Amino acid sequence: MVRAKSWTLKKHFEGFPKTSDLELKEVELPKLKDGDVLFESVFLSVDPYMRPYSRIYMKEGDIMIGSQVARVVESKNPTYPVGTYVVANSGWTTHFISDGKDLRLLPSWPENIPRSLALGTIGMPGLTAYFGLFEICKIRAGDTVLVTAAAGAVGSVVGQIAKIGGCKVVGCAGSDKKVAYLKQIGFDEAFNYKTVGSLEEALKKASPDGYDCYFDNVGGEFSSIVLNQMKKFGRIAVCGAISGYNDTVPQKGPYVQIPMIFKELYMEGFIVSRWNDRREEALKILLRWVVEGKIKCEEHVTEGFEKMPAAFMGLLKGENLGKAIIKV
Ligand SMILES: NC(=O)C1=CN([C@@H]2O[C@H](COP(=O)(O)OP(=O)(O)OC[C@H]3O[C@@H](n4cnc5c(N)ncnc54)[C@H](OP(=O)(O)O)[C@@H]3O)[C@@H](O)[C@H]2O)C=CC1
Ligand SMILES: CCCCC/C=C\CC(=O)/C=C/C=C/C=C/[C@@H](O)CCCC(=O)O
Repeated sequence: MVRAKSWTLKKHFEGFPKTSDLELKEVELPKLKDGDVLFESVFLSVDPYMRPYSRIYMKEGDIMIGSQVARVVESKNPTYPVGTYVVANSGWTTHFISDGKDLRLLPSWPENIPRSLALGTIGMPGLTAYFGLFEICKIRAGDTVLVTAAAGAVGSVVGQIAKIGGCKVVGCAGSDKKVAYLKQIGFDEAFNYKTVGSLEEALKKASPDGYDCYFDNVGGEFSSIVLNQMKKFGRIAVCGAISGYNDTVPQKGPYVQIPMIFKELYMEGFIVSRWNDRREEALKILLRWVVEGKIKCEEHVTEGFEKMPAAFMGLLKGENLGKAIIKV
């Protein structure tokens, strides 16, 4: 018999998540029926969306939403023999039983590439960067692209894909260590938004002519300031608004209309799942870029399933450089 440990939402988050909002539970899993597969989670992901989505899609007592790279440990389903790796959406849990639906088999995976990247650069965050840049920002060689939360899972891939596409890339991040990392992976300009005296001046210094594209991961006041630094007909991909996910009272303006009209900007929000039908095609390209060394991947790995709440809170505080991953 296998006992599964799971982190459940004891109480909906109010403001910044607290350890006491989550509860670790243990249950004995039943025997497998025909068609069933028993998985153990090998790597789990913590992502910013879990904060707003928990309020919308979960009730108290549910297992926290999330995805993992998992390995088959017992199988009564010929599609998933023992040892097979998949990406699943089974939440914060060490073990789970699946009937084989809604799983994504890892494609042939090179020996030297960590499987955890299927939760990062070669997974949902990488796809977010890819589709946001090509489908919303519609990048062209010679564009100047600005990205926020630039040293994180999505932002670091945004910058590197934009460089592959022949763009000039400017990144903002919340520590000097992150800024040094951005320069190391090829960003043309990078600055620490927490320590520059004036965001407006820092943006102007990094690109005196302004920005063709803005890949917005943070929203809020920062993005209001960016709007005025866009070039005429600039394109803005509204990907995330992490600066407001823990707010109990929604942030107020300045509002977007005046710079949008004056600069004739294009701004579109998106959720990565819009392009699910092109997922495999894009993952192949991302995997190829990683294998060729055109995209470098950094991971912020927390060891131990018990530490998952701390890893989640750390992500929301900006402790991660690269993709935040939990190794069970
Ligand atoms: N639309 C979509 O389909 C998707 C959207 N997203 C969004 O993309 C964004 C980045 O996600 P992801 O790459 O996974 O996460 P990251 O790996 O970038 O981690 C989050 C980072 O956000 C930064 N941050 C935290 N609080 C603030 C704040 N108040 N102001 C500015 N920055 C802050 C921190 O970096 P720093 O130290 O630089 O502050 C932190 O490291 C999120 O907004 C997320 O919701 C992600 C996936 C899909
Ligand atoms: C109510 C406010 C909502 C604000 C926007 C919040 C979040 C944006 C965001 O971060 C969205 C992320 C969506 C992620 C979806 C993930 C799942 O499909 C799981 C993917 C797992 C996988 O296949 O790798």
